[in-house]
Amino acid sequence: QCNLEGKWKNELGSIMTLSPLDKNGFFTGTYHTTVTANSNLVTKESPLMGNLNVFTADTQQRVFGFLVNWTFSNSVTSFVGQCFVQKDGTERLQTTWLLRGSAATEEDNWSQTSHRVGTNVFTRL
Ligand SMILES: O=C(O)CCCC[C@@H]1SC[C@H]2[C@@H]1NC(=O)N2C(=O)OCc1ccccc1
Repeated sequence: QCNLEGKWKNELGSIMTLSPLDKNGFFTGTYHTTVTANSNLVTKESPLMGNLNVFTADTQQRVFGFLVNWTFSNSVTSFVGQCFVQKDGTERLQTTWLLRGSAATEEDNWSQTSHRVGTNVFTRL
């Protein structure tokens, strides 16, 4: 269990589809969100790439990270997380994300509007 491959959804209803992992734990995928910061943005699928930690012998506690490259805005979101298997066998991806938008100037670079942090939980679709 806790094989990352397949379809996942989070509490916002976004759908993430992850490819099989290669022997180094690398994977690709797509992220489909319906959440837009401004209404005139049409959300489309965005590509992602990620990597599972393959160096630990503990196959049930592996951590991972991935980066979503938003196709409809000049921004990226990195997710880091871990998969947990519940008592009833269901799997949950507990993640923390960091969103980076573009800043007009280096002075603006510190501004809260260009980066945000949060958490998301994903369950199998
Ligand atoms: O579906 C989920 O699970 C979570 C929601 C993810 C929505 C992402 S956040 C970046 C991009 C996408 N929607 C949107 O309006 N974006 C956008 O406008 O980015 C520009 C931006 C950058 C930084 C701060 C605000 C907006």
